[in-house]
Amino acid sequence: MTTDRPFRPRLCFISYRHLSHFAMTLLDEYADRADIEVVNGSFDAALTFARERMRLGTTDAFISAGANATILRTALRAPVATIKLSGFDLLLALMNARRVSNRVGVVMYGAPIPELDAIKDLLNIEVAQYAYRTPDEARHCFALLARDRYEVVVGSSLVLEFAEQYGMQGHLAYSLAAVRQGIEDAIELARAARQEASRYEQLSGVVHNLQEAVLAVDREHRIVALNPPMEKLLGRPQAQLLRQSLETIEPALSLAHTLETGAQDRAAVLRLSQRDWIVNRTPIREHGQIVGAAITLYDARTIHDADASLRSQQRHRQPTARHSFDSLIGQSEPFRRACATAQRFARTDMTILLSGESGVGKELFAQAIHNASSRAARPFVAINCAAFPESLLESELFGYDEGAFTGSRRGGKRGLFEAAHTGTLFLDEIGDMPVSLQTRLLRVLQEREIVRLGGALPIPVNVRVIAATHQPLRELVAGRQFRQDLYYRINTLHLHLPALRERPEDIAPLAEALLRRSLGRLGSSLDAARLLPRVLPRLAEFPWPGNVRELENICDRMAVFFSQWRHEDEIDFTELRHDCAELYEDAAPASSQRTGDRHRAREVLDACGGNRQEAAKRLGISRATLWRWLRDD
Ligand SMILES: Nc1ncnc2c1ncn2[C@@H]1O[C@H](COP(=O)(O)OP(=O)(O)OP(=O)(O)O)[C@@H](O)[C@H]1O
Repeated sequence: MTTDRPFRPRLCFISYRHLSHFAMTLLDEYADRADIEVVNGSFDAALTFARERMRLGTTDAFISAGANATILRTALRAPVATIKLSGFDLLLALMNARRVSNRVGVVMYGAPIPELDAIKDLLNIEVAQYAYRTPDEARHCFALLARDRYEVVVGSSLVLEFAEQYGMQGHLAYSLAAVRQGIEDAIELARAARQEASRYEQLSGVVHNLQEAVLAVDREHRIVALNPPMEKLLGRPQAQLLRQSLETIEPALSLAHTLETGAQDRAAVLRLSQRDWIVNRTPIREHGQIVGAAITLYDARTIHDADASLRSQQRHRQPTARHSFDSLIGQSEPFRRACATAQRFARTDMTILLSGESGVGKELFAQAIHNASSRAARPFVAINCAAFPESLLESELFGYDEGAFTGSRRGGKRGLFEAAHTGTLFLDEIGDMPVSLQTRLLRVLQEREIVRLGGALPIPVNVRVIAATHQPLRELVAGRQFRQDLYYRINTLHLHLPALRERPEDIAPLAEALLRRSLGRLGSSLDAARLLPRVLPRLAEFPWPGNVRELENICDRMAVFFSQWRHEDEIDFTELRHDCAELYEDAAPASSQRTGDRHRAREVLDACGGNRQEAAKRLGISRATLWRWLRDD
């Protein structure tokens, strides 16, 4: 462990002989606490000497009185402790002077002392009071005192020098106690300055090592600090830049507005030296007053990189596409054709429209396309447009800025377009998207940028959209429920997925795979391939309005039914009609399909006690489809 040595202030006492003599008598008393250098000198000589001390860095604080103190204070950026004249000291000096004569001259630096009138009456003496600011003025005071035959003078140590020259007796107005207090003040000032300096050193060390270019100006817009990256950007060494007007050095970085208004300016974009910079401007205040301003420039490429890595970290928390073309089951000709087309589409980066009845596998195809595309390693984000009311869908898709509406989250929220940046956004049930949002979507597809709700800045997004619909979009366009321009935009590559009843050859392989999966989940060792032939005729006859999702649902129920038995041979298949009743009902005539859907939906919903999620599951349709079936009432 290292321990810092206690700070030992280096003080410099500058005055004339008489006061310096006082200081000399105190050196021993302070030997343990400070190094005190005592110097004779005043006015210009004192200042020259002090400047030299500052240049050498050998002094932490100065101590002086009267004129010297004022001069040092104004000219130096160093702590200066002033030895103060107290009323009591003045009284003592006058009492001593009275022993010589009751006509006393008082010569002080600066302004006359008002209390002197009261003191002189108290002591019953005659006082001629003069104030000086320069040695010449002091000399003139003495000329007047000599003319008026004054023999004794009270004043500073300079005054005592003059008194000697004019043959008068001088009495120092400062006491030893005042000098001691001056030294104590200087020790305190040196300590405070040292702390300040070490804080400044730490801070400037930080600024110096920042990658960002930083520059500060004073109230007059002159450069007072900058770090190496800023030096590099401005193409000149620090020495040539300090104290210069920023306006003349680089008007593009001007802080005039910040100094004038005190307003912060964040994330402005600036082109300088053939690069894009993100610029922050901020005022510097001291005790509420603007004393300067600072500008920070971030290289836009760094921000881009950070943005990319942030987005890629967030990607791990996002839903990704699990399915690929290899995991799709089907061997029918229509299915194989659909797969081949989808694989072709995957090689492009264009918007794709997938159409087909509910449950045919549109989302599955969207995932497979994404995974076969160049965006495979990027996010795949899916949203069902029918599942949200309009306002919520809007904020889900485009996100919102903080304060966009009552209750909006602090810091705002990024929407799915941002979440899907560099990847794929799957917009399911696009036909259910409200027309106002269709307009916004079209703009995003054209401009490739989004604006969050309540936000002003456009955010560039690189997203491939795959839209899906079970509705005939062309009819919706004719009925003005879907924007024609958006329809053409998303319909560039169109893939229609055939219903399950149009590809009956797929029923067996799908049913076998789905049944095997369900049995496996239940921990049953029954062989799906051996069970299937007994139910396949029923499956093959069924019209599958809910397509593969409905088949999946029936396979789940069959698996629960079969798993009561340990061996395939023990199973009583006739009982299956209770668990999978729909397979044993007569098919509804095609003409009354919609009415049939509605009735089935109602019945199942009633059977599930109004639980829509459960009803949708039993029917093998999505909740959005259930809602649609019921709505068609
Ligand atoms: N060819 C297939 N192979 C394996 N599983 C499939 C296949 N097609 C569909 N499925 C399964 O059927 C279910 C429904 O598929 P998906 O959600 O992709 O249909 P969809 O057309 O998007 O439905 P909706 O229009 O109701 O949203 C999913 O569980 C999916 O895994």
